[in-house]
Amino acid sequence: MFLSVDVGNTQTTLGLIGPSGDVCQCWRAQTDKRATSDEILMILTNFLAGRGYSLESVDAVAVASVVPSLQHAWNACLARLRKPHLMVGTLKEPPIPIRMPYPTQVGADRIANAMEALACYGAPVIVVDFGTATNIDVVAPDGAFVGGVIAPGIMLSAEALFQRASKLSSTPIEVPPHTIGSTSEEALQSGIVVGAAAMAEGLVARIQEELGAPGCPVIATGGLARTVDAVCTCFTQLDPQLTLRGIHRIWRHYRGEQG
Ligand SMILES: CC(C)(CO)[C@@H](O)C(=O)NCCC(=O)O
Ligand SMILES: [K+]
Repeated sequence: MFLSVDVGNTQTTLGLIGPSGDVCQCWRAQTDKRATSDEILMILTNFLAGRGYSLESVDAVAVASVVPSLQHAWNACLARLRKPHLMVGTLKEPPIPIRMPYPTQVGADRIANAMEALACYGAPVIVVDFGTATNIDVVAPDGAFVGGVIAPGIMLSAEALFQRASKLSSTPIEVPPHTIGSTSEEALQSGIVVGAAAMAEGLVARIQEELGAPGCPVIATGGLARTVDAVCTCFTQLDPQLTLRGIHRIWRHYRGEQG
């Protein structure tokens, strides 16, 4: 079994991937930006044990982290596991061509998204990832990752609004019955969920125009993709495991050179 780890700013997702390349088990943990390697190791051990696996069943591990403060703890944890491993964010050579002025700025999760989307759906392709940020990752017709969009995430912007507007309180992130909300809660759900869908539709249309690829595939991923997909017209595919599979694919890409 292979273990893919996506260390996001809010949550860390872990996926156990079998020989077929499919994610067969998936866990979510809060990302603790001050976690130690002992704590990370304990979480790994407990998660696996909870579903009848153990560290012995893991042959290799790859980690894509967008949280620099955890780089050291994860490196220490990987060293203690004594298994073949890879840190996606510290690669010298990117696994796909990156046509941007500062390729080392790009988040490891975005590289994994672009890599996996290209492999599964071909070029050009657009990924919309609803996480802490809502980011859009664009692969051009020639297969190069050319950039995209980074916007405030759904939860993040909703929480900021609840905090600053005294009369508004937290509401479940669900699709409202109408776009014209008739209660405060429905109006908020419209702004948050339908708003995210409309933003995705508008940005994707502009990106497709810039790419000269009006009908290209558009993949939705990330924790809130399913909710937005219910009211969004621009996605051709919902693929919640895209990032975890991409991390595995990057591993396979480098395996030859690693020996
Ligand atoms: C955009 C996020 C926060 C999405 O997780 C992450 O990929 C990140 O911190 N990226 C660095 C900036 C960039 O990708 O251009
Ligand atoms: K995540």
